[in-house]
Parts: sequence; structure tokens; C-alpha cells
Amino acid sequence: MAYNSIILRLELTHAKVNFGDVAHTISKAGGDITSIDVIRPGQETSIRDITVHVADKAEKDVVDALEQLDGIEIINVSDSTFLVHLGGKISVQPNLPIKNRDDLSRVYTPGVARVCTSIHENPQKAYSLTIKRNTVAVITDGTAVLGLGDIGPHAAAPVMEGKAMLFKQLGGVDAFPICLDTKDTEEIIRTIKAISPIFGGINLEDISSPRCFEIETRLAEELDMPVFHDDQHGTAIVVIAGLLNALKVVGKRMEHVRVVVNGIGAAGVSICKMLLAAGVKRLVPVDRDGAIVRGGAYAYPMWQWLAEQPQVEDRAGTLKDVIEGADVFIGVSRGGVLNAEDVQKMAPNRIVFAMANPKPEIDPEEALPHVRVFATGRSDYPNQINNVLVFPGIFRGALDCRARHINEPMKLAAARAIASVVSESELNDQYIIPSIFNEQVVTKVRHATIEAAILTGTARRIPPDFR
Ligand SMILES: NC(=O)c1ccc[n+]([C@@H]2O[C@H](COP(=O)([O-])OP(=O)(O)OC[C@H]3O[C@@H](n4cnc5c(N)ncnc54)[C@H](O)[C@@H]3O)[C@@H](O)[C@H]2O)c1
Ligand SMILES: O=C(O)C[C@H](O)C(=O)O
Ligand SMILES: [Mg+2]
Repeated sequence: MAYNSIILRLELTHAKVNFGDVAHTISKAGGDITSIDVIRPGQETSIRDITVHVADKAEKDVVDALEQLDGIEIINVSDSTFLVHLGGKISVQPNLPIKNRDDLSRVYTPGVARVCTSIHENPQKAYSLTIKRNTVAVITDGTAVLGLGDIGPHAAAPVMEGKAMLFKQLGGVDAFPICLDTKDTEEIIRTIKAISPIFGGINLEDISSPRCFEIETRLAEELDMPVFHDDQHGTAIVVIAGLLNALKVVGKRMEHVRVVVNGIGAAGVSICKMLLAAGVKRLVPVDRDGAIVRGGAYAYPMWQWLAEQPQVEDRAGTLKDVIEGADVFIGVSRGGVLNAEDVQKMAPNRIVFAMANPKPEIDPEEALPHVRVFATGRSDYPNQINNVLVFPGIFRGALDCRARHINEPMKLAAARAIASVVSESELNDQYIIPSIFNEQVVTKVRHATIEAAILTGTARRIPPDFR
């Protein structure tokens, strides 16, 4: 169930109602009062802001119940999630103040011209004399925003701003959200190349498959900086990290488990590839029309590639058929495709990663009684398997060593680094993956990324702590 915080601004007429009645009414309707602020005290009437934690479904019940009380006027109901979005979530800050003409003549004309000339003579200096070395573009076309689908570039912006906040807070990376008003593959590639000079890396986000594959491949070939499609690789890396630990918890091995991956789009394709690289021998990729089977013929090149892999099963069927006997279910499709009956058909000690956002493939309350290890992509349940555990650290590392690419060894090293944050003694059903607030995550992912970049020859700079 999803919860939200609402703030109710109420005017109480003291002769008719007291606060005890209000609190009782809110609690009876399913709300939990978390704070009370007196906005205007008074003898006869008072105005208070009451913050209530409430399940999405019960929000209306709380408001309706209060409306029934005599002596209460509901002045306003605000949603705390919308409140934090007012005016957007990020801004650009100067690194130094401009206090006088002297400062002005250095940061701006005429002084700046000498710096421009110096970069013109040696373009590599852009890394030391501009924001390039620490700045990443978070770019979407708004076509696969979370599991909400093609909601367009304007509506995608809150997610991109959120990613930019996380880049900065967790990795110290300055990230800028860019929402493109085109779905044309060539135009997207051309536009990203054209705006690339100011950036040190490109993080592609929420671009639907199959276009995302060509966009990323071409940009990685044509740009001299790391290009990383977060929904593909960030997700695959964090899934492998979670699975390495979940398998330890249930005492099974990568080589022996049968894994069903539902939703073979951006995230699903990359997860399947990384599972195979990690040693999975029995893989069942499933999309809308059922299992993708070995030997089958498919229009999408990535599905065709999967159909040619010896580890992919040749048994056809719907998700509800093929989930029978599976040890692991990984969902990166859409909300609500499974129920309790389906997961009960899986093998004992089952692992379920229901990662569609914001609504997982199966409701956590429904799944939990039947599953040994359960994870979602959300922040409000234990075991949050979300690519936010990856992108701040992997870009921090890639920028620090000025990597040309983010290659497979760097990705695998990042997965192992995330898994290693949870020690053997800490591991349990409810704790297979570290919290994003665990400071070791970015430090370890950065370190592993740089080490692998140096070993594979893609690093163009050795950071001081590696010398
Ligand atoms: N937790 C995380 O870190 C994380 C990361 C990436 C994506 N996701 C989630 O995974 C989902 C997919 O994201 P994406 O970027 O891969 O999108 P995408 O559009 O590239 O792929 C989605 C795929 O799911 C398939 N699909 C849709 N409905 C299905 C169904 N009922 N059964 C089987 N397959 C179905 C589509 O045909 C498509 O192939 C989204 O909900 C997204 O929020 C979560
Ligand atoms: O944005 C997230 O929370 C994770 C992921 O990138 C997604 O698209 O769902
Ligand atoms: Mg995403």
C-alpha cells in the first residue's frame, strides 16, 4: 500500500469542537497524525496545520470524516510531495561571489577571454578550467518514465530533477536535467552530440526500448566520454548486487537457479545479459506475449539475441505458466502483473524482485507472506533495489579517472562493490542490499569503478588516491 503525507489547515470553533475530537476522527478514518502546528491561536477560533500520514486510499476518507464534524472549516489540504516540488527541486549556484569590478573582470570580460583562448589552444583544458569535469547531463525523451510510459518531456522533468539531486547529494556530481521534445532516434543522437561539449558524461534516462539501445551504442561510439543508460545498466548492476546477496541468504548458487525476468525492455535486456555473464544457466525472459524462447524468431534484435543463447529455456508460455518452479523472479515491466497464487507456484525459498515503479509487479503486502526474500524499487519498503545505488558512485568514479567508457568490467566491479557493503553477519531476508544513505556505497562503487577502469585501460587520469 502507498502512503502519503497530507497537511490539513483547519479552523476550529472551540465552542463546538475540541482537538481531541479532531484527532479521534482522523485516526478512525485511517490517518496517523505526525505533527501539529498552531498557525493562529485564539480564544474563540484557532487555525492549525495538521500533518497526517495516510494510505493513498484513505486520504479522501480522512477529509470526508472531518467535513462531517461540526465546528471545523477545512481551509486547505496540501500534499507534502507536491509541496517539495514547488519551483522545482534544484538550482544553479555560483562557486564564488562577484563582489567588485576586479572580480568581474576576472570571471567575465576581459579576463575570461584569456581562459577561452587557452582552451581553444588545448581543448583538454576544458576539464580543468570549466564545469566539464564534474558535470553530467541527465537526458530523457519522456518515453518510458518509471513505469508510467510515454508521458512526454515536460512530465518527465520531476524524475530527472530527482536524479540530479541524488547525483549531487550522494556523489558530489553536478547533473543537469534535459528533457528532449523529440522521439526520433537520429535527432536525439544529433542533439546530444551537439550539447555534449559542456558535459563530462551522459546519463540517459527513461528512454523506451528498443530505441534506447541504438541511441546509447551510437553515442558511446561517437562521443569521447562515458555514456550510460541508467535504466539498462544501473538497474542490471543493482539487480546483480541484490541477487548475489539474496542467493547467499537462501543458500542457492547462480549456476543452479532458474530465473524469470519479466519485461524485456531497457532494464530487462541488460539484466538478462548481466545474469548470463554472472553464470545463470536457466533463464526465462518474458514480455507481454509470454516467454521469449530459445530458437524463436523475434523482430527486436535484442530479443533475437536472447533466443539464440543456450541458457534461455525453450518452453513457451505466459508469465503465469513459466513462473512455476522458478527460484527467482525479477520484474521490470509494470505494476500488478502477479498475485499471491502465482508466487506460491515458485520453488521454495523464493526470491522476488518486483521492481516496476511506482507500482511493483506484485503488491508487497500480498507477496511478503509467501516469499523468502522480497525487494522493490521503492523507498518505502525494506530491500530497495534501485539504480540510485549505482549512478552516483559509478559516475563519480568515471569522472575522477576521466574514463572514456563505462565498460563491462567496471559494471561488474560496481555490482560486487554494492553487494560487499552488506557484511556476511548483517545479511538477512530483510537486508540484502545497503541503504542509499549508507556512505560506503558511493565510496566503494567509485573505488571499484576506477580500479576496473585503470585495469582495462579506459582511464585517462589516475586520481591522487590511486597514485
Ligand atoms: N528499480 C529500478 O531501479 C528500476 C530501474 C529501471 C526500470 N525500472 C522499472 O522497470 C519498468 C520498465 O522500465 P524500462 O526502462 O525497462 O522500460 P521499457 O519501456 O524499456 O520496457 C518495459 C518492457 O516491459 C514490457 N511489458 C509491459 N507490460 C508488460 C507485462 N504486463 N508483462 C510483461 N512485460 C510487459 C514492455 O513490452 C517492454 O518490453 C518500469 O516500471 C521502471 O520503473 C525500475
Ligand atoms: O527512477 C527510479 O526510481 C528508478 C528507475 O530509473 C525507473 O525508471 O524506475
Ligand atoms: Mg529510470
